[in-house]
Amino acid sequence: MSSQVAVASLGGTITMTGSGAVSPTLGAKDLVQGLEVGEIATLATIPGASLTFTTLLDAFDWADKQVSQGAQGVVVIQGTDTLEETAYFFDCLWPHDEPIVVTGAMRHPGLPGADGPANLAAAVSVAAAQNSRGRGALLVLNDEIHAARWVRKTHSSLLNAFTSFPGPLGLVVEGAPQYFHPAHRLPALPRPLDAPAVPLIEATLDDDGSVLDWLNVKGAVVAAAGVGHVSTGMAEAISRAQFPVVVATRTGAGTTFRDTYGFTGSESDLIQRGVVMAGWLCPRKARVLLRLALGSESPIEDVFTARGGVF
Ligand SMILES: NC(=O)C[C@H](N)C(=O)O
Repeated sequence: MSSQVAVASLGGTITMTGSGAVSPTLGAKDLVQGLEVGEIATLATIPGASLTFTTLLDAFDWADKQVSQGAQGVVVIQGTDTLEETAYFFDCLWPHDEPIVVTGAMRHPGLPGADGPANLAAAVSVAAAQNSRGRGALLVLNDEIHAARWVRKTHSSLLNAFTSFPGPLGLVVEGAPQYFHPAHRLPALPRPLDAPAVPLIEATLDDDGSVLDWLNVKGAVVAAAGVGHVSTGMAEAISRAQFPVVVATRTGAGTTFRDTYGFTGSESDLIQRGVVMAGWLCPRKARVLLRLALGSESPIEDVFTARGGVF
């Protein structure tokens, strides 16, 4: 039992060594050297793109146990490619006031200016800080602290690859977090026993939506244009779909609307066809939430109404 910050690693660039084709080899113990932390675990050594909900549920259980046994916070290290989704996954399920902080690196340890050590030190300082409590899951990279529900990876290689539409929640300044907004979080969703996989489909120009007819799934997210618009063909395919369809905006920021436009394929037309609007959630976070909602007893509409707005 430790009252310090617990650290788990799942892999990612921060753990990747080797010349030529680098791949995950370092474990959590290698990474935390020089940092004051409590329990340490290497739960996986895989790239972010190969993480699964099963691995994340195991990581959630490990983190949950550490806090229940007295840890003051948890840091989860992983690949940045899917960090925005993992952060939101933890945010939806995390029941504690103690923070769970995800981090990673854009440059692997063999590169000049590797950012892993600084990101990890910053993440540990955020996880340990009293003013981080009650904020759910946080993403720390490049000395920025992002809220899980807003943050997205918006650049493939730069050190400042992560951005939030309204801006970061705070910054790590001289090793200590400072926040621009008071703490706020939503009640946790129940931990699902099963969270069925659902596809994310982007509506594009000259897109008849027929891909929806090929699916045998429990639900789907459509990344629609603008405030929630698809073609006439896709609107008709949505009506034919035998599964729930969640509509998010593909624009990268902003919310879906409810009733400004009335044309076929508009947001109000889609709502009449039975879709659930994702609101401010980007398509990837909407997909995480739909999977978790399908694994809960609550109606999907209620889950999205509770989590898709601003507060
Ligand atoms: N920067 C990174 O971490 C990318 C890496 N390939 C990953 O595991 O997601």
